[in-house]
Amino acid sequence: MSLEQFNQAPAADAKQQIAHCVAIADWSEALVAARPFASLASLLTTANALAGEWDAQALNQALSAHPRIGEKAQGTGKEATLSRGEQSSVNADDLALKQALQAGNAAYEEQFGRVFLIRAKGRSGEEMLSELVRRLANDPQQEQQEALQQLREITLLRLKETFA
Ligand SMILES: NC(=O)NC1=NC(=O)NC1=O
Repeated sequence: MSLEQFNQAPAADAKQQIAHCVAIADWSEALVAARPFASLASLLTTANALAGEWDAQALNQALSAHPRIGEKAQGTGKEATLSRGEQSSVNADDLALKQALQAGNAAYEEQFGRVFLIRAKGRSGEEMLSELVRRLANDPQQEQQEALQQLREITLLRLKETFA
């Protein structure tokens, strides 16, 4: 979709066009309400600023649309398709890595009470596993900030792709 189409579309259609970026309706609504955008750069700047307001509640809301790292997203929806693509670097044939990620995810969920979230695009399975291990040493506050930063990165990457 072009920026022009996004600027001109009825609000409901514009919202629908960016819903796959993150499962936080307030964010999509606020971004649509901020139209028209003079450039893609200004759209991304506003999107990032709005994402900077996210808190624990927003994080938990968004996690419903993000399968665990190492688990192939099920379903045919746009989010599932995007997740599979983002996580394609995880070598599904590497059983040891798969098992290590499963154990790491379980430990993370036990410790922080939510799914481990990381911007998977551009990262190998091994890099994500080492990030998971590193972040297990975070205190809850630190980890919430890291998880929110990863959610912003995933969201902005998806938004950029929408207008690419
Ligand atoms: N638990 C996750 O981190 N999931 C994901 N990270 C991504 O970049 N895409 C996902 O689905």
